[in-house]
Amino acid sequence: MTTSENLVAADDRLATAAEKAGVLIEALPWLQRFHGATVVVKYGGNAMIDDELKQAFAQDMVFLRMVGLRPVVVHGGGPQITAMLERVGLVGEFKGGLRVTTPETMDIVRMVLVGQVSRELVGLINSHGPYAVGISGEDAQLFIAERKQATVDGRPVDVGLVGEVASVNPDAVLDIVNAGRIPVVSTVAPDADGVVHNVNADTAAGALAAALGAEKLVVLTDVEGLYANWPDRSSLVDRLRVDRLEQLLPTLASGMIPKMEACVRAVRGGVRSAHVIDGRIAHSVLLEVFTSRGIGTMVLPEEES
Ligand SMILES: Nc1ncnc2c1ncn2[C@@H]1O[C@H](COP(=O)(O)OP(=O)(O)O)[C@@H](O)[C@H]1O
Ligand SMILES: CC(=O)N[C@@H](CCC(=O)OP(=O)(O)O)C(=O)O
Repeated sequence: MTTSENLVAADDRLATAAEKAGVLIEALPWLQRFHGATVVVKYGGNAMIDDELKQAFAQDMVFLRMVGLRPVVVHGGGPQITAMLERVGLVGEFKGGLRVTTPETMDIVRMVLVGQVSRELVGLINSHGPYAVGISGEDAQLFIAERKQATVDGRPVDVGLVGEVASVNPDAVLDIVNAGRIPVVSTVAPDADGVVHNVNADTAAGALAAALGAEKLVVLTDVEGLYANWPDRSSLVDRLRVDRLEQLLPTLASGMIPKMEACVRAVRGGVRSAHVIDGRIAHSVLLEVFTSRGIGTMVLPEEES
């Protein structure tokens, strides 16, 4: 290498170092602000299909933990449940964003969420150290479910063993978090009579975030965020207040209904912000938490008058 080539290479290294330092330093105010904060992250089935994305998600959870936040993961698994139902010759049907759940379907839901999806996520996180502990709504009375109906065209429709979260006892989750570990929550839950119900993972995440007094609820999905005028891609909502979101709820369709209801429940329950973000982007959680612009749709409390 000539002297001038050496100088150019050194300049390139300096520029790269400055860029990296810039990225790290942009995170400083957020690291300060969120130190010790609980962040509930809902990892959805549709953002969970790609192996690289799954690994990036596991890294993000460990990263949050290592920089002093308290991440709590609530996982979905809709597509994985549908795939297993097909394998055993059953059909998956949704009404108003909720799975029609017969007792037979319920067995598959429980098996896939607790025995397959949770195990995989726990394993991915634990490839970085002894952090993740799987827990379901059946453990230590974490959730008590209450039978829920779906809403289709403004009317209530029976969808079988589907549960709303009637109550949350977050003690077992807190035990795990206080031990420095990362709870990975599966959303099956008994009702008051012990009958296990299928709880939508968004619904459970919203209820848990409120019960934990979380700083943030972050919901990963397979679109950029909430579109005010779905499917018009130019109508992505950057941020909105919870009262405005409540007005929009009756106009929403399919999977966005439980997601946005969860954001309402969390924010109305005291969570400072709820976010729906694009889980198809690797490390989307880090981008949301540690960058100034954030990503996706942010739901904020009502403006104080
Ligand atoms: N207003 C809307 N904004 C964005 N997505 C919407 C809207 N209405 C319906 N959707 C649908 O909701 C889907 C996300 O919900 P869902 O499939 O249940 O996701 P996940 O598996 O991530 O929980 C999107 O892929 C989109 O098809
Ligand atoms: C009642 C209901 O719809 N339960 C969901 C539970 C899993 C889930 O919520 O998964 P995603 O987050 O991947 O959609 C289901 O059976 O698919």
